[in-house]
Amino acid sequence: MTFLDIRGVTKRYGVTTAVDDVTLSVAAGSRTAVVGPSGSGKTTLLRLIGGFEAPDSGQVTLNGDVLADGTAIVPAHRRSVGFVTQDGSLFPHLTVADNIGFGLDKRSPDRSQRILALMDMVELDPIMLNRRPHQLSGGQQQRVSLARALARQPKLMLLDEPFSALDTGLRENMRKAVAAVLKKAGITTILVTHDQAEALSFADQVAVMRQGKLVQAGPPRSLYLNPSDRTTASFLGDAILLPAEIGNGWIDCAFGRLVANTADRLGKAEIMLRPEQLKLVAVTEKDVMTSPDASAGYGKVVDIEFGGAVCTVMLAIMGSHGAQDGKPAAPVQIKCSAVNLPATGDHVRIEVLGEPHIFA
Ligand SMILES: Nc1ncnc2c1ncn2[C@@H]1O[C@H](COP(=O)(O)OP(=O)(O)OP(=O)(O)O)[C@@H](O)[C@H]1O
Repeated sequence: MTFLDIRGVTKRYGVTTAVDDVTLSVAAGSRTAVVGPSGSGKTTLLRLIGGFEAPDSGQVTLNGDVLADGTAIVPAHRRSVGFVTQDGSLFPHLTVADNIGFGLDKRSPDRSQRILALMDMVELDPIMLNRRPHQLSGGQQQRVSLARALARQPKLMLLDEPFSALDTGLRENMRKAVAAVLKKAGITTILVTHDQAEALSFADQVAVMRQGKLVQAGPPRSLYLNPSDRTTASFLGDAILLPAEIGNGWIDCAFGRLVANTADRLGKAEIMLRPEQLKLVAVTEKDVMTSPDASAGYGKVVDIEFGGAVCTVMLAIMGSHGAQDGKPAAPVQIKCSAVNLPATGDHVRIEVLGEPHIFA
């Protein structure tokens, strides 16, 4: 069921269209990640949802309540929406307890209990109750910020790059912890990030923005494997893009003839494979020359860049597969693990797992 409905929302700043006719539905209790390069309009979209900006046109509806209809908006403090930013935006002169309890009624008899329960929820040790923000680590500050946002019992939580100031290990832990807290509380969440791995692992729905427009939205797996265009493909992870000839049930490309559900696509097209779909099998040069399997793809390793977990192999394609206009296929760069890494000069057979994605 749609909980948050964004319809044709546009926001301009002078000549810049920061958000351009964006339409997006968010299901109740789900997690959406908005990704895109710097300046693509992610934060502006979040601020429009939060009520910190008014759209020039379009509607924002939350749980059936119209929050924005063109420039007429319900102000931020009257929306049941929590907001956590990159720096946490804590009040530096207030203690952890007062930061968390900021939105709670000061006269409420269970105020202290509520603050302790919120600290427990975000796994903050109660000994930090009377500390001030500068006496906390970055991760602890983000937990306080999250607890403060949760204190208002929001229906919707907006997270604007909340993990980006944290170092890699802590960042991953915080992401998991925050996702778990919000899931347990059943709070619909929108996360803005420019980290595609973070988006893919955090969300049920990923929305990709570019130049103010929403270019694609869907479950992480389908966006990763079936991106709408090559820019999105490369943005969401390493992508191998190849020219191909499509036939009925097969695809001819530099990696040989692949069996695939080509539906009604025929003729020339561009295809995409993820590096983990490829397996390089060691063969001899003689194997390549005498192979009875004309559909197999072969390559010769011309360069290796060792990178530990992720190594780069440059392959010269052998045979006529992937030839374009009489020219042999261009060398292909493949990312693979250090296990069974071939050496420069080795010959390999290229095996493809799963199906390639064919761009429309
Ligand atoms: N208050 C403002 N006044 C003028 N222009 C603005 C304002 N806020 C944003 N913009 C412009 O709108 C565009 C979108 O900005 P926005 O901050 O939404 O992008 P973003 O995707 O969140 O970028 P980043 O990842 O760098 O934070 C940019 O061109 C930005 O310069």
